[in-house]
Amino acid sequence: MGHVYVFDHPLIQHKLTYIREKSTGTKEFRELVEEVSALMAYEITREMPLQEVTVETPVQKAQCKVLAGKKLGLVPILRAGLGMVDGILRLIPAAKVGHIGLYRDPDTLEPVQYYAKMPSDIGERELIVIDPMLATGGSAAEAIQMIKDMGAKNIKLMCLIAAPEGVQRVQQAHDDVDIYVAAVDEKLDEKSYIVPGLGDAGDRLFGTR
Ligand SMILES: O=P(O)(O)OC[C@H]1O[C@H](OP(=O)(O)OP(=O)(O)O)[C@H](O)[C@@H]1O
Ligand SMILES: O=c1cc[nH]c(=O)[nH]1
Ligand SMILES: [Mg+2]
Repeated sequence: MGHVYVFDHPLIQHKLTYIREKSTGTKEFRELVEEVSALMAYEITREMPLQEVTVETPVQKAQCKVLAGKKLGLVPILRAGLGMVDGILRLIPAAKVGHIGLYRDPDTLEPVQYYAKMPSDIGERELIVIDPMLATGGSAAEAIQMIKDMGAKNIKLMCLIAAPEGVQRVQQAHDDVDIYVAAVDEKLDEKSYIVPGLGDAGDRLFGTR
C-alpha cells in the first residue's frame, strides 16, 4: 500500500488558506499555486540521494555533496496540473515534463483522455504526477495507468488537496504510488467536488469560470 504524506509546513498551510478563499482572484491564485508547488517540491525532494564530490574553493579542496543524478520527470494532468509546473521547475530546472490530457466527464465523472506525450526515457525517470485536486481519484488513477502503460516504473503523485475517496481509489489502483498533499479534506459533495476544497482548480487558474 502506498503512503499518504501531508505537508504541514506553516508556509504551505498559510498559502493554501488564501488559495481556498473564494475572493482570491486569478493572478494571486496562480501565484500562490506556483509558490505552494515549489514548497511541496522542496519537501518531496528531501530524500533525494546525494554523492560526494571534491571542489576547490578559493581556500582549499573541500569534500562536498551534489545530487546523485537521479533523473526526474514532472507529469502535469491538463489543464489544472499546468499551474504547478513552473513552481517546481524553479527548484528542479532540469526536470523533463510530460503531459497527460484528461478531463472529468461532468455526468459520468469518469476521466476522458485527450492527450499524452512523455519523455522517451520515461522508464528511467522518477516521475511526479501533479494535479491540484484529487477528488474521486478517477483522473489521477487513469493518468498513472497511462504512464505505466508507456513504461513508467517509479511514480509519485503530488496534489494540493485530496478527498479521502480519491486517496482510497489511487491506493487501491496503484499500491506502489506514494501520495503527497497539502491537505486531506472532509468529503466530496453531490457533484463530487471536494468539500471544503477550493472550487474548480482549472477554472480558477485560467479564469474560465
Ligand atoms: O479526482 P477526479 O474526480 O477525477 O477529479 C479531479 C480532476 O478534476 C479536475 O480537472 P478537470 O476535469 O476539471 O479538468 P481541467 O483541469 O481541464 O479543469 C482536477 O484538476 C483533476 O484533474
Ligand atoms: O473539487 C474539485 C473536484 C474536481 N475538480 C476540481 O477542480 N475541484
Ligand atoms: Mg476543471
